[in-house]
Amino acid sequence: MASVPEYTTSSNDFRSDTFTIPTPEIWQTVAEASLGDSIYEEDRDTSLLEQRVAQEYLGGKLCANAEARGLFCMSTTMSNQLAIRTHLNFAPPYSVLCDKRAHVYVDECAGIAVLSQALVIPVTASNERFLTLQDIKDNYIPDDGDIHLAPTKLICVENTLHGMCFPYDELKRISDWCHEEGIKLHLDGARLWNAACASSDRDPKQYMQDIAALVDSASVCFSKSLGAPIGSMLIGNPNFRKKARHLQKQQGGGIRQAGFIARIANYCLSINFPATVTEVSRRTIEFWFDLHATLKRDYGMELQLAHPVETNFIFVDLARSGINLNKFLEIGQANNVKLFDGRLAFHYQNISSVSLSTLKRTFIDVASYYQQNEYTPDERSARIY
Ligand SMILES: Cc1ncc(COP(=O)(O)O)c(C=O)c1O
Ligand SMILES: C[C@@H](O)[C@H](N)C(=O)O
Repeated sequence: MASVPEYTTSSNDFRSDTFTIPTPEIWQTVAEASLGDSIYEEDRDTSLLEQRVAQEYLGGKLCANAEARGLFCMSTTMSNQLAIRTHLNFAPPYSVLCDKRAHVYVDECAGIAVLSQALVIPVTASNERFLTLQDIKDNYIPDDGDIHLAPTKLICVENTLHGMCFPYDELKRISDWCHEEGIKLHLDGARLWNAACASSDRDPKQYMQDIAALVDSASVCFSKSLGAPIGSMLIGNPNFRKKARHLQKQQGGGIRQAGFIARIANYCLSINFPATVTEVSRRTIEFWFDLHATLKRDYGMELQLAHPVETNFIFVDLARSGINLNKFLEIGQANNVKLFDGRLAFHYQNISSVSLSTLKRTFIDVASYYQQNEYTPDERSARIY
């Protein structure tokens, strides 16, 4: 794993894995970047990255043995919304079903409703971890000719979702059912890299290829755990890519000399996957168990989780842990630790021993505070996690 020098603005930032900053080595890669206009598909680095991700990482195949092709996008919000619009390239009414915590539903500015004019069916995962086929069957809208309804034509799954991996076997069941029902399946794989590295008993690339073979399209992101400043890849079959590229241009998402962005993304992919991504998850899990044990043993505070810790996120349920959000943020600030709330995001620039000990210090200060003070509930509601 690359040595992680201290960074001034990201080494203490646990708000998200999107807060990494470009390193000097990243900037050095730009010098050799190609300079073609990628709107005319003339940029070498962009085309190479599109081919590399589709072929080397996703195995060149999507479900039903469809050829996988890549379309380089500015963000995963864009690649997700392009996928949804491309799949729904016929007249509404129709609906899109997803987990109620999904990024496409919670964090993409109602794009599904606004850009695709679709009804969204946000579903609560009955196991609180991932949507099961039964959850989907219990909530989707069948295309049975009833003129009151908006039939479900697309299902969006997310892997990882809040750091939790989507089990392959369940996704296989969902995929098989979708294709029997004539429903498309999109994967928001912004952190598919993390899911691929979550288990030591499988090859990460093979895992990604196996997942890709279950879906009709996928987004994978370079600006999360891979540490690139910009970029996402939308994967679909050739006709899908052609339509998505048309819609991308319409949305102003066509990129002229994209070579330097693509080259940086390619560089980050090469140096951070799989070893760095794997190590970040290992240190995240190790940190959680040490923190939980320390607070319980030395301060009588038993932290509660909102979700299991499987990759690079720890979701502390502050309320159930008896921690007021504002007090938590106040003590974090006093330790110069950047936090949003109980969600702790780990990345390759905040997992040094210095960074982790500062975060642990923050929690120890919180536990010490509550040895002297009563817990007071928060006024504002917590974010949907
Ligand atoms: C699961 C997931 N999908 C998509 C996105 C959107 O990515 P971007 O910030 O590049 O639009 C994010 C956020 O970073 C995310 O966490
Ligand atoms: C907020 C959201 O867009 C971002 N993907 C994050 O996880 O921080």
